[in-house]
Amino acid sequence: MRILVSGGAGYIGSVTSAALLDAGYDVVIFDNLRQGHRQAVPAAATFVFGDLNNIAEIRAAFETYGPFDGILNFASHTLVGESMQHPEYYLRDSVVAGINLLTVAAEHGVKAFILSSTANLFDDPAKMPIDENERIVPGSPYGEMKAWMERALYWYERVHGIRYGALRYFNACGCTPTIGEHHDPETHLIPLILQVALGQRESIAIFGDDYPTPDGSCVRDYVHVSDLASAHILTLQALLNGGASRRYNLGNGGGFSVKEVIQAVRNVTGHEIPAVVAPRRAGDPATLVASSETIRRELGWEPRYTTIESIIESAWAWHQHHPDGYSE
Ligand SMILES: NC(=O)c1ccc[n+]([C@@H]2O[C@H](COP(=O)([O-])OP(=O)(O)OC[C@H]3O[C@@H](n4cnc5c(N)ncnc54)[C@H](O)[C@@H]3O)[C@@H](O)[C@H]2O)c1
Ligand SMILES: O=c1ccn([C@@H]2O[C@H](COP(=O)(O)OP(=O)(O)O[C@H]3O[C@H](CO)[C@H](O)[C@H](O)[C@H]3O)[C@@H](O)[C@H]2O)c(=O)[nH]1
Repeated sequence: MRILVSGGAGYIGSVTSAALLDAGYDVVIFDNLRQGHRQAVPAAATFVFGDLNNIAEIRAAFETYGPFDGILNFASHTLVGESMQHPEYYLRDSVVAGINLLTVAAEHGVKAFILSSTANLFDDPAKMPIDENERIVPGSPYGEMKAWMERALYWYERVHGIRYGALRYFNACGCTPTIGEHHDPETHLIPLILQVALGQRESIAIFGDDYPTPDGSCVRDYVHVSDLASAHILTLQALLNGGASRRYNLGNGGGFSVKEVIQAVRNVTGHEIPAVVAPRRAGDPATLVASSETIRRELGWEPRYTTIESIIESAWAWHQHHPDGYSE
């Protein structure tokens, strides 16, 4: 089976590509390297440099490297905070990119498509943890873009018969021994705290300590990137076996505040990690914790990294070996 992974040079896409190869799939990665890294592409994958915003480049990739049995789309703009400053990157560029890919998928009769969706669909949840019945209230233009893409999937299934999985990751984190997290600029909490432990940054900012949470800082559900990869493979197998389209919320089911994550990094690294309270970041809801009961029940998904310490240990191991990420 041959799978196209767009955004496969990025953080979650490269780890998932490696897992797909281990599971016996052929993998073709399509990425414009705006954020991804050529070094993160597994050696056994075929790499195609291209931009989803250029439909001719997608068509060329299908003609040269297809046919594809399935598509995993990780490629988009990815930052809640940035989307509050540049909504056009999200509501225009990433939507066009996603629709271009779906359009070419339909032209080639692809039957299985998995979208990287997000917890940012749920800005005003009625209950915690958040299950798939929760009302969709995007928290930012980023979340709105993912909501639109989920609606697009609905229509591409009705019109073209493409079955889909919409996987709403909560906070992806952790590293494998060979693939790590490196964004430029880095905005994610755990790699930023690890930069303090590495002596590359003096302190970590806590974005707001006046949220309605037990210690006042935001609470998130941190799920290991390898566990996200296994969720993709289970979902892909279900779709390729003729299973129905599905939407899953993916997290560990436990929330940790920013302050608790900082303390866990102190415990793992032995570094004091100075922290300073800073203003809230626009677009951040107070608490986001997933219920992943549906994928556990339907596909038997079981995260292997169940503690925040084990996740941070995996990230600390990679960052110690790659203090400059992929830049070295
Ligand atoms: N990191 C998280 O916690 C998280 C949480 C929820 C959802 N997501 C979603 O998961 C996906 C992957 O996230 P990530 O953290 O691995 O991001 P990432 O930036 O590391 O990876 C995205 C990849 O897509 C590529 N890309 C972007 N636009 C492209 C385009 N137009 N054409 C071709 N390639 C393009 C980038 O170069 C990069 O390699 C994203 O869609 C993101 O919105 C991430
Ligand atoms: O220096 C920092 C960086 C982050 N935070 C806080 O730490 C938490 C986690 O922030 P990240 O930037 O690591 O992750 P996000 O929750 O903003 O975003 C992640 O989850 C989102 C869904 O909620 C999106 O899907 C997005 O793509 C993905 O990166 C947030 O409360 C944020 O305010 C800080 O306090 N200080």
